[in-house]
Amino acid sequence: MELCDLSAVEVRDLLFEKKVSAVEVLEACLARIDAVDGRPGTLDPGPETEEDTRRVHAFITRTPELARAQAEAVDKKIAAGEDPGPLAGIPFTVKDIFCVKDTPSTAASRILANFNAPYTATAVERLQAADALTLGKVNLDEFTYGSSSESSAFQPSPRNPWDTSRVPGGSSGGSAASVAAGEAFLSLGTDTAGSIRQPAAFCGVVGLKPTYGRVSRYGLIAFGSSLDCPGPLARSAKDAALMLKAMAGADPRDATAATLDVPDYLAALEKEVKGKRIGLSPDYFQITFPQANGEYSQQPVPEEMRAAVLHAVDIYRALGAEIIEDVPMPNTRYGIPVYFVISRVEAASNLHRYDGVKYGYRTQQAVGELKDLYRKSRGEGFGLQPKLRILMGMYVSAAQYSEQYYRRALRVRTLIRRDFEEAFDPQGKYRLDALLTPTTPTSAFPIKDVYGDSVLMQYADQLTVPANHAGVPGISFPAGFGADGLPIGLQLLGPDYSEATLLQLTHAYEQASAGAEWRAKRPAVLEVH
Ligand SMILES: NC(=O)C[C@H](N)C(=O)O
Repeated sequence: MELCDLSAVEVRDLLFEKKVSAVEVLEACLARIDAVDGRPGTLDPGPETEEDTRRVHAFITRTPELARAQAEAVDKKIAAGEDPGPLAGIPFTVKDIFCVKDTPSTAASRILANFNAPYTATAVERLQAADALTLGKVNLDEFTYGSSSESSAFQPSPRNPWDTSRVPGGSSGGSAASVAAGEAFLSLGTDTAGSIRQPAAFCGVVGLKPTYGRVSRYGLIAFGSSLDCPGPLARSAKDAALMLKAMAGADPRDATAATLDVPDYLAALEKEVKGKRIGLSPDYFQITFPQANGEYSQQPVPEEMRAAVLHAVDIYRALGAEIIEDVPMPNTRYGIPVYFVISRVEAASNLHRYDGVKYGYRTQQAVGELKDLYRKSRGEGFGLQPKLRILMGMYVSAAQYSEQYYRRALRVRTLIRRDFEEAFDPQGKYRLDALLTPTTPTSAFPIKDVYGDSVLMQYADQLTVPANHAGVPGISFPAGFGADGLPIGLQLLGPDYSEATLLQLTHAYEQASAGAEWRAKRPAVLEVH
């Protein structure tokens, strides 16, 4: 096994025992990137080559010099007998929706292609302060609008390391792919409807969407400000725990960042599962697919996913958990329709700031009045997804329609939150510690298969989006492979600030399944190169 295939915790321990240096760890990741990643995404990629189709393409911008300087500083600290930070020497990637000082911060959009951020996002700053090594910025759907990473203005878009003819999911596709392929140990992603959990499921890694406000959004390029949650992608619950601990907590620069103490997530992993109440809901075993004729079909989740959930139930039962069946979550099915309205209104509002004046793309065409500059800059700078989302957001919040759409969606959002409150109420009928569900309605789909159908694409988030509406935390973790050879992800959802429990339950599942045959599988991209 190569250094870059170990867990972050293992590498950290080796480093503390002086068995490896931070520079060696970094070199292992850089060599892996060289071997599997292929060319980074760019605005004008030219035609796709055969070689492109076999590579991961996780990155937009690589920052090896920055990472090397950070690694050398860590090695110096250790040599001098100083205490290095909790993430010392661990290389990580950053979804290119976070600002990093003096580094292109593009949101995978032409409109920000030339934007070098003047400051660093709090989450990134804290990871760096913990002595993690910044490998660079990874690709995503434009402004995070999508579930496959294909809508990036920077092509080639990322591919799934388990099968490069498949998407890695999205919008944190580059994050999930870079972690799955061993290019990085950790990645910082964001989740507005499932954008951490869905790509984690598609790429066979752990992805945690924390409680809204647990991690500061300062320096995150905004999409849906009431929904966006930065969070970790990692190869195990332990690594995710380590990363979350380093970046969670109050931030005077983000008024919505919670002031609650950050627990020791690592210590919580070893707690007993005995007595935990884990729920199953029929509403998470039913999925909706939009049809070409505008109708919607309801069907059960694929048998393999149901079987994976039931297998996890056996594991938890054997560990002494109580399984509570038939927990009603009746408003789950409205998650996507409500999201279509709320997220578009927030997106349209947040996108107003891109005007071609202050920063970002400015049209080169001759312009008359100021409005003309706005129109042309925005028309040329935004791709299809931002344009669609602006149009819809403006429509459903317009004075004559907002009662019918926007305000109504807000009321249904409250009902979705209420489903969770009832399920988790410690004095209530169900008293759940967590709800166990599949993460996604399907496994990773072939490249170009869903892209172009924005409605179908959005439905990839149907099992993950309710947690964003409710603000509650959710984790996705790998639970084997389907007949198509692709990873299957399971999801645990919990009450506000229950990240420690979700990580603990994921860790328990990992321990119990450590000997399973599927755990030894390696992404196909590593076998080829
Ligand atoms: N950031 C997200 O969760 C994005 C979501 N997949 C969407 O298409 O809007």
